Amino acid sequence: MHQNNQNIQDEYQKAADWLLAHTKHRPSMNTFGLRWKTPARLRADTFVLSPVQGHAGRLVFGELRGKTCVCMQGRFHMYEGHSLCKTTFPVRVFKLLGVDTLIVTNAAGSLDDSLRPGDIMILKDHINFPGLCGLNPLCGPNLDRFGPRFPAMSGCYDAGLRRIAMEIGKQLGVAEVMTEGVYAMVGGPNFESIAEARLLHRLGVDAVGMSTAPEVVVATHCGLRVFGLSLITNKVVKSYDDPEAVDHEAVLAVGRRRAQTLQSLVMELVSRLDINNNTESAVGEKCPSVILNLIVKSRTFM
Ligand SMILES: O=P(O)(O)O[C@H]1O[C@H](CO)[C@@H](O)[C@H]1O
Ligand code: HPA
Repeated sequence: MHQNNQNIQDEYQKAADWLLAHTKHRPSMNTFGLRWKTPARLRADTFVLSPVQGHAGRLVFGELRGKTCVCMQGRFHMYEGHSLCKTTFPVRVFKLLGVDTLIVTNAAGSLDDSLRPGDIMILKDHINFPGLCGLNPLCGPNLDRFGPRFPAMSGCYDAGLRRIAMEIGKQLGVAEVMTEGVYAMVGGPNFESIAEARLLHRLGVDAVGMSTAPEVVVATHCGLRVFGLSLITNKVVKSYDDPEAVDHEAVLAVGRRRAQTLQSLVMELVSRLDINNNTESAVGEKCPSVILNLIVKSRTFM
């Protein structure tokens, strides 16, 4: 095996072992308004260091509606200068912890005029622009332990979970602000020029952001079931006559406004997940029942 391959596999394993060792004794707490039973908050500085304003950069273990979850508040972005290996590092660690399902959320700008700020777009598919250009976390020697060299990406957003989410939306009375669509990842950190926005729109993109695709690619590669949603935080300007310009503060403000709805939606989805509790983790220890990974941002769930 390639030496670097062995090194990186050791890093995933070390992180997973460390986390398992540190989640056994959990102080009682309640975080981001979600109801956690016997949770422990871990300041996992070793790999949750996202300095983006509005991201808490925390990893939280706890029980959510009877399912044990590990929740990542914040993420690494490529535009921060992180390698794609680092951006997606937590996903493989969670896999080693015994995680079965990845719920990934993001903030995104809408290209489709019917999507307004505050709307929720369930990801049906994505266009991974950096990936199409060779900036793909799976580049390099394949780690066979996790998955195949050439993984399929069709169907990477689980159809069953998408259907359940739409049903939950109806129950919560928010169906009219929910839709399915195609997310595109661009490199960022600048927002799109008008010509770029028009290009994305023509290509069939409904919403655009600067994250998510690498995590989803790695999760799909290692066999995780994936559910994704975008909170539409702004319209992407497509007209030279439109004086509006997006800014990060506005993005955060919409996140705060929709926090409660997203929280209810995710919690209900978690409660309906059919996961085999008490799965054995890949490191041979009993996981605290099932671990579900939510990649969420504090700005959304605070
Ligand atoms: O994709 P997330 O991390 O939700 O954040 C989105 O919001 C930030 C821009 O305001 C960018 O990081 C973009 O990707
Ligand atoms: O308009 C946007 N473009 C790219 N990323 C984003 N993240 C939130 N809004 C946007």
